[in-house]
Amino acid sequence: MFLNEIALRNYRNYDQLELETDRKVNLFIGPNAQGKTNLLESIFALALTKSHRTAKDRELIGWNGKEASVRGEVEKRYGRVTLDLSYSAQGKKARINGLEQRKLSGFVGTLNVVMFAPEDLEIVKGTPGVRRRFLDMEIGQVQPGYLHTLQQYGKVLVQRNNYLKSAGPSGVKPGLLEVWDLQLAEHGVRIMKKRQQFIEKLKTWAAAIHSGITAGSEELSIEYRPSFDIGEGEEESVLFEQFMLKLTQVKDQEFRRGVTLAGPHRDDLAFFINGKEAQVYGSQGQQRTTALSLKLAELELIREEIGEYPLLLLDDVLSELDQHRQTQLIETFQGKVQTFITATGLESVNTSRLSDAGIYRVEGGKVTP
Ligand SMILES: Nc1ncnc2c1ncn2[C@@H]1O[C@H](COP(=O)(O)OP(=O)(O)OP(=O)(O)O)[C@@H](O)[C@H]1O
Repeated sequence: MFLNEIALRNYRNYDQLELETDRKVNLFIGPNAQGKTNLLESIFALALTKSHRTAKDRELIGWNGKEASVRGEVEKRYGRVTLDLSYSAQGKKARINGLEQRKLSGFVGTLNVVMFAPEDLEIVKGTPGVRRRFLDMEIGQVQPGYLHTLQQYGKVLVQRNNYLKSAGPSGVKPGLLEVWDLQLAEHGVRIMKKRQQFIEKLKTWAAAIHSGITAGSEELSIEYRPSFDIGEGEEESVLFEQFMLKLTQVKDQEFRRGVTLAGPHRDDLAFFINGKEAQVYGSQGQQRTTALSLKLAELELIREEIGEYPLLLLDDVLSELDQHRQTQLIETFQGKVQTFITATGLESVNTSRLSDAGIYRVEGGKVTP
């Protein structure tokens, strides 16, 4: 798919912008704090109705106005659609071809994007919570029902934790806990199953891409680490029994500590480069390449799901990769995926491989070719 044009009004530091994009690569160059990330963020918002870096929509509204808007024309396999998104103190409104969408879920997924930003290094280096959020965002983008299950699970988890806390270390009224156990396991196994299936596909693509970017010198493998052992390819009913058994085993400890100790809220992922754990032994460059391989794998997973490539948004990442990795990265997506790249200067980008890219200068919320 392609984003043919994008228009911003009072979005962050853009008073007004109308930009026709290149169908291959768009390179946005400019000093710090000029609006490069803001522009990529607006494209991300057009896909997911929210920013990749803040949960507070009001931050997207330019300081000089009351409403921000993002409009884009998207060309998909089946035709063109116009997407409109506006943010104000009253909330956000989303329109497809001028028709207001009562539910944002009807809007999300019309445009698909994969964003890679410097903070994504945390997927490898950071806490398990960052990795779970990565999984959830990525699975949610292609399987809308997943986020609903996740919400249901979250609600049960809060209630179960409240119950454990109120019961105290001696575990009074344990009978009631079983009600929460059944619900926790029911939603929990669905999440774990989806994550397991997603990681299976992700690891195959990510390994191939990582090998490409590193010219075969690094072998990347990924391991799903759930909070208790589950077999590969087990039926949900079997996982459910395993979940219930685990809850019985940790029950005393849960009453003592007042929290739920088993379930997908304690899942993790581990990455290995040539057999060594990347979180522990990887260099900064290896960790960055690992995170990048995951994101590029996501391009393929989305294509498998929806039949066309999403957009690729690369925020300030090229300069962090050596020339060889940059070249390989560019070759992986060039010609297949419409890409938007930001950098502070052309000298940090290997432009020899980007001969027909659209190159723009970004300064003070203005974009000029
Ligand atoms: N709501 C807002 N209204 C107006 N300006 C804003 C708003 N939010 C952020 N800005 C301004 O946007 C600028 C930051 O833009 P952005 O994050 O896109 O920088 P950048 O060009 O990507 O820079 P870097 O190379 O440092 O990453 C800052 O000057 C900031 O003050």
